[in-house]
Amino acid sequence: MAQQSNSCQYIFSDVQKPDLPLIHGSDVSTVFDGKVLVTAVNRVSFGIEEGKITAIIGESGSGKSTLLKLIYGLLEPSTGEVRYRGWLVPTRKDKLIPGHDAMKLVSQGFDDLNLYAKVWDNVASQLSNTNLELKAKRTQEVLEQLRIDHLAQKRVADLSGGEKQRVSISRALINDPEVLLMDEPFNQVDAAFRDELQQDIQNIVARTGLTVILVSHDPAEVLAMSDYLLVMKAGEIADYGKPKELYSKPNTPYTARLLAKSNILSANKAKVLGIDTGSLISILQEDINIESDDNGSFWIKDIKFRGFYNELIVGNDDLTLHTVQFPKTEIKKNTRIKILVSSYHSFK
Ligand SMILES: Nc1ncnc2c1ncn2[C@@H]1O[C@H](COP(=O)(O)OP(=O)(O)OP(=O)(O)O)[C@@H](O)[C@H]1O
Repeated sequence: MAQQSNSCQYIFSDVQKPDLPLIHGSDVSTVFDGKVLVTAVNRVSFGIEEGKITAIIGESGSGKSTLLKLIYGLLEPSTGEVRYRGWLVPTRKDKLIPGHDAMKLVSQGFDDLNLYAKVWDNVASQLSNTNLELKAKRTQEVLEQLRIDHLAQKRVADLSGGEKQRVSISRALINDPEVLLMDEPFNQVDAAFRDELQQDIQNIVARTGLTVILVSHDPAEVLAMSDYLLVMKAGEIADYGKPKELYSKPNTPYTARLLAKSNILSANKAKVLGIDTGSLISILQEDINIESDDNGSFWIKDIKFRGFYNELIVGNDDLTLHTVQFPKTEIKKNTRIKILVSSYHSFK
């Protein structure tokens, strides 16, 4: 990894700011000025840690891709600034070819690939011809890293979505960027192959110290592979933290729903379950346990088959809760039950 080789001053008047995280955004906004003004990112401040995987997650239209473009320098912030190693990230007005030299972006789709060229040529073409031996060695190395060296002589057009994605990532990594940016990188990868690709990216990060920022809307994906989550809602940062912490102790109901499809209950509704905290609470689906009880005041409202588990919709006329069940004995709709909550989280 070519550490710090590309961190430099692009803007004449700029002064490096000390003691910032690798990437730092301060009061950053993007307002798109079309028929109507759209504030895609609204005065956000954030820090991205070096050598870690940070996932930007949020519902559709929350500003994830726009934030990624701001970090890379594809967009000029409408307010605020983004810094890399303390230096301002150059944008289109500062740099002929947009995009920070220390970073590489793997975008959605495979626009950057030449479908009719071989895998090897797609990847090798990113290096200059000054040292052909080194070029061949490095290409082989990166193809092995992404475990597609056996596909080197195949045309990209003949590959699966997952294999194409590995070619895109190889192209991005061959020049040793310090930061890899990925927009929905697993969208076109079959579920069966996602885990492997995620693990390979985690291994590369652990081995090389690469910093990865990825945009995703899939909680399972980001919980499994990220070191940090940056949660976006309507252009703002709704939450930031480690996946396990945000999963069990989200700072907002939005994060609770997004990451865990948690049940959100007002203080009054919580009382129906015997929980009296005086505040809004969230309950993870797996923390709601049920027992058949002919005298129970709740019942099974619906059962949704989800493959290896069932999602049960339970409650009474005033309350609806979602819970998971790994059924050994099947429970029927309308069965009277009692509900036991093993844990909950109160919002301040
Ligand atoms: N070039 C543009 N011109 C005008 N509006 C835009 C432009 N790009 C994005 N937007 C708007 O900005 C908002 C945020 O878009 P963005 O693509 O960043 O969201 P996102 O969270 O990545 O969404 P998705 O998950 O659907 O890709 C949306 O309302 C979108 O319509």
